[in-house]
Amino acid sequence: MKNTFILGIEGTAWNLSAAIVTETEIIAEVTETYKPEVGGIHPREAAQHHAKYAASVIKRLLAEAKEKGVEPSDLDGIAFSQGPGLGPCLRTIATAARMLSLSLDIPLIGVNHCIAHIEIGIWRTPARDPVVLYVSGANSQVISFMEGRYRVFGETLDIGLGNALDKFARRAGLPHPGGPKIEACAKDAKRYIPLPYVIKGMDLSFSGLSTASSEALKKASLEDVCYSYQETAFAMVVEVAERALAHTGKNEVLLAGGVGANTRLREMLNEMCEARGAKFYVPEKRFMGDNGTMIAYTGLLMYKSGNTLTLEDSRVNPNFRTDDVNVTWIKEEEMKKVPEISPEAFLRAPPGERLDNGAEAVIYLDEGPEGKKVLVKERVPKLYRHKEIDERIRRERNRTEARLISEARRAGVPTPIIYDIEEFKLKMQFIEGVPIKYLITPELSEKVGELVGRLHSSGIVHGDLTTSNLLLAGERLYLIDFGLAYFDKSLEARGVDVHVLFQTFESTHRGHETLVKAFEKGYGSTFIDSKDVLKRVEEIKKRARYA
Ligand SMILES: C[C@@H](O)[C@H](NC(=O)OP(=O)(O)OC[C@H]1O[C@@H](n2cnc3c(N)ncnc32)[C@H](O)[C@@H]1O)C(=O)O
Ligand SMILES: Nc1ncnc2c1ncn2[C@@H]1O[C@H](COP(=O)(O)OP(=O)(O)OP(=O)(O)O)[C@@H](O)[C@H]1O
Ligand SMILES: [Fe+2]
Repeated sequence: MKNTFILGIEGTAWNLSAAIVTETEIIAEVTETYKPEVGGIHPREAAQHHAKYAASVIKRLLAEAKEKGVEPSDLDGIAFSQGPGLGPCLRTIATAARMLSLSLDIPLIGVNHCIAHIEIGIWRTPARDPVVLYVSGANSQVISFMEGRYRVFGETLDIGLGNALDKFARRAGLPHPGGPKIEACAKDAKRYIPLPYVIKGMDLSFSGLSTASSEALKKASLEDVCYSYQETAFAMVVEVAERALAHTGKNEVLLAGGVGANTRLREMLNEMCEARGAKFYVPEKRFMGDNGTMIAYTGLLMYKSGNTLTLEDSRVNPNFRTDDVNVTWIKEEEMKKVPEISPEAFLRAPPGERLDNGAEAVIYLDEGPEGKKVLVKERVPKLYRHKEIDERIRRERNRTEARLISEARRAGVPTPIIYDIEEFKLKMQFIEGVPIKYLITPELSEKVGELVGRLHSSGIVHGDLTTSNLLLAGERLYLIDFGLAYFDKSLEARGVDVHVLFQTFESTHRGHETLVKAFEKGYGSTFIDSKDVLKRVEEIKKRARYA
């Protein structure tokens, strides 16, 4: 069988890079990097850079390919980064791609840049069906494949981790790109400085951390702040990856994106995976940041599954989302089936046996007074994160959970009764129920809406609304896991709460639109400000991350 040859062009931001690949081989790759003289990336300057070098990069690429016996006439398609990325940069490389496609009379292939970061990792490592932690300049997402799409389980609510690092570095007087410089500085640190740690369900936020870090520079050494920034930010993304593992039941983690070059981040992910018995994969360093090979290779997968573009459809999309892409090249039946835990298994567990390996805690049953079953939730140490962060988080969340689980019950939301509180351990009523992720229906979703409406009316935000954290026992729906809950009556906090839930609907449940509609109905029936919050949810969803 003849090999397929695809030429791919990357140029979404700072790196102009083109490559030619086959199914099994990288024929050639040529790169020209834009380096801003001052400050960060200027979109128009970067685009001018790409325009200036596009022709010479392609010429050099074709010359290198020729040396290996590959002629332009051997090419089967031209792939390019169609988005997401900086508009002016995207348009420049799309023009180059169109010209090549027209002159060689071969199809155009529009590649989603984020998915290319994933596919190159799957190509270059033994990972097959991983949870992907994609952390780059503009993006920070936790992604996994399900039913024809790469689903986003969680993502940054403000800026990407790389951009956050770069911005902080600039304020600290370090040159662009800041990520590697922060990593180097952190090595000489003497101590950890406490910084804000913010996650919402599987979503992340880096703005509070960045502001606090810049403030901290006034009182502490650059080395100490860099170190503390890394320890905090990386603990957040690793925790979110662990939550996605727990939620999906998958057992591989793949690291992708430019920030993935960081040694400390790799070490932490590796430790997390080891502790859970999951496999950790990361491709060679040259494939972590933006590169032409990942575009060519993803283009090849798309080409072979008939996924090419007409000229009219080749317009770039600066906000192209990972979950917008119909993944034509993965056959569902070839994916490893995630073992489904039977709903009954939750009810049959004997005392002492571990019920669940949640992301945060181990859960087991114990004998309570009068032979009653009592559930113990023990927040065990996470060795991947700094001891100070680890203890602070576990202590705070344990305390928060005990307090707010009871507050919520007073507001009319069924929750387990707390029997006993230790520093890192709670004993509570065992709800003989099943997480609704196994049985969600529109009727149930409406009930969830009613319950969340009551919670929000009382001023409480849950902070981790997923279908794993709602249990159905008989007719009754219980809300559990209040470790991330807090009091907040703002539209934003409530909006993010609902957004997190909708994201679980979309990433893990079929027919999510119906579930959303049903939720909205229930939510409106118990919460007077529901309309405003739902409007905010729309806004949060649409928030452009490439401004
Ligand atoms: C849309 C596209 O243009 C964008 N690309 C991008 O952000 O470039 P990428 O090569 O994946 O990542 C660059 C980021 O990766 C960070 N970075 C590189 N080496 C690092 C290191 N050792 N430690 C921490 N961050 C590092 C840089 O500081 C920079 O913020 C993206 O993938 O979001
Ligand atoms: N009171 C309870 N009664 C019955 N089952 C429970 C109870 N509390 C927890 N569980 C079971 O244990 C699982 C994990 O609990 P929980 O969500 O509190 O832990 P976690 O470590 O915070 O999980 P994660 O962070 O992954 O959401 C729940 O999904 C549920 O199946
Ligand atoms: Fe990238």
